[in-house]
Amino acid sequence: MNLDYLPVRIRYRFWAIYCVIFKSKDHWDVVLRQVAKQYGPVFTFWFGTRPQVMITDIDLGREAFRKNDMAASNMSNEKCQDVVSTDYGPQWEALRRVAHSAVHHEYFRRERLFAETIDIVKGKYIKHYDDYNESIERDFCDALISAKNDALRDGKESAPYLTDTNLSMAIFDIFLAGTDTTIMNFCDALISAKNDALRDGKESAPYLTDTNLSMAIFDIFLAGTDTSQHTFQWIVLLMSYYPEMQQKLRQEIESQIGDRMPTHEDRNRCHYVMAFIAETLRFRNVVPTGLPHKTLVDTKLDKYTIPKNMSVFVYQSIICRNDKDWQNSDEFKPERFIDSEGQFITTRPKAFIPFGVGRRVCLGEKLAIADLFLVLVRFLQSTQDYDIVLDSNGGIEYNPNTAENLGPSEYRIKLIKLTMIESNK
Ligand code: HEM
Repeated sequence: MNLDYLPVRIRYRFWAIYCVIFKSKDHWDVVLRQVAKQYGPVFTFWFGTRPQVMITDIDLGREAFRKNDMAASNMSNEKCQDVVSTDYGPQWEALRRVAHSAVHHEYFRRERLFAETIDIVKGKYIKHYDDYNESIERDFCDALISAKNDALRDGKESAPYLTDTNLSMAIFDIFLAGTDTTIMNFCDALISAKNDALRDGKESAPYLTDTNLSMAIFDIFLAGTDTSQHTFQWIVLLMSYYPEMQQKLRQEIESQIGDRMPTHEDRNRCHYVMAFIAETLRFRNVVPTGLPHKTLVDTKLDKYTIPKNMSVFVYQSIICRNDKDWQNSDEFKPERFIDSEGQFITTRPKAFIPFGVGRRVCLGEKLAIADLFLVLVRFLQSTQDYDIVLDSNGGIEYNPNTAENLGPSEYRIKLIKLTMIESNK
């Protein structure tokens, strides 16, 4: 392997971390997997001038972040004051609690918000698509570009979000363009949590300053939008890449939900949809290394001693995709999350950690899964007369040409009306 490396700043778009990548034609995740094979389950990796400990084994990861969770529960950037970056302690606890309550509050609004969002997409794009494509199938991107041009012409705030890369982007971009109300709701929930804490003289009250609360809002969007958006890009790519799975998704939705709006409850009856989402999170993890934690004290891990103040990563994508913990780990197989009764396995396998491990585990997990479910179901319902077909040959790998994008390489899909497929047979 070429060890001639180059310090660059990898921008997880918002989550800026400093990193070193090898000069390699492969994505850095592929390179780090090779490094892990060579150096074993715990190794030190230099990001620029800073040593970082990488853990690539689930038992050691759990030992580090669960058993020693107090020791490894700091985040490594001590300069910021938000939930994600605040060191472990009473301020983090207070912020995490109010952010969690805002996210929980948002969860109950989601069904309507997403149903409406997808219906806007349906109304605008599918209608447009039908109007202009009576005889031949056309690229869905045409509809997208035309909608983008409308938005640009009318000077709409949403215009910058209407990128023309693919449909999945569009769905989430429209969601983003509609976030004013979501931000207001989060703000309201946070302010009322602060007022409650002040009124009740809670210990957390002094930490709930306006600056800290606005940082918490920032976190909820920073940590919650790119991650969900990229995961949805993978979902659309994978169901286009595996048409037989798309059919299974459609059949289940038709038999269990039909045309009505999906609800959170429906997750209990759509076992294949849930398995498909879980397998996407396992197979193409959008936060491959997890976030950097920092040891508060010298910490013993297996035969290693990790010194105080060392950055520690649990390398999620290696743990979610290795042949020790998963059968044929490189195969995309939603069935691995379905039991012999055909039910979605709700007890998660120990190496399924797309949302992290331990005390600092993702606080938006429940919301993220709920969102992915609602958007996927409504999207498939909205396109029930079509087949979603891949219109590019990029494969299903991480985009090797960019360090920052943990989504797939750019791809194109098109919607083909089922009647056309039938008549072409
Ligand atoms: C598919 C979607 C998502 C994925 C894969 C994901 C993944 C992660 C991961 C791996 C972490 C780091 C855990 C650790 O340090 O061990 C994290 C932290 C976090 N996530 Fe998520 N996340 C997603 C969606 C969301 C959403 C929707 C929200 C909020 C609405 C959110 C808010 C947060 C916050 C605030 C943290 C920091 C928690 C703390 O430090 O206490 N995430 N997420």
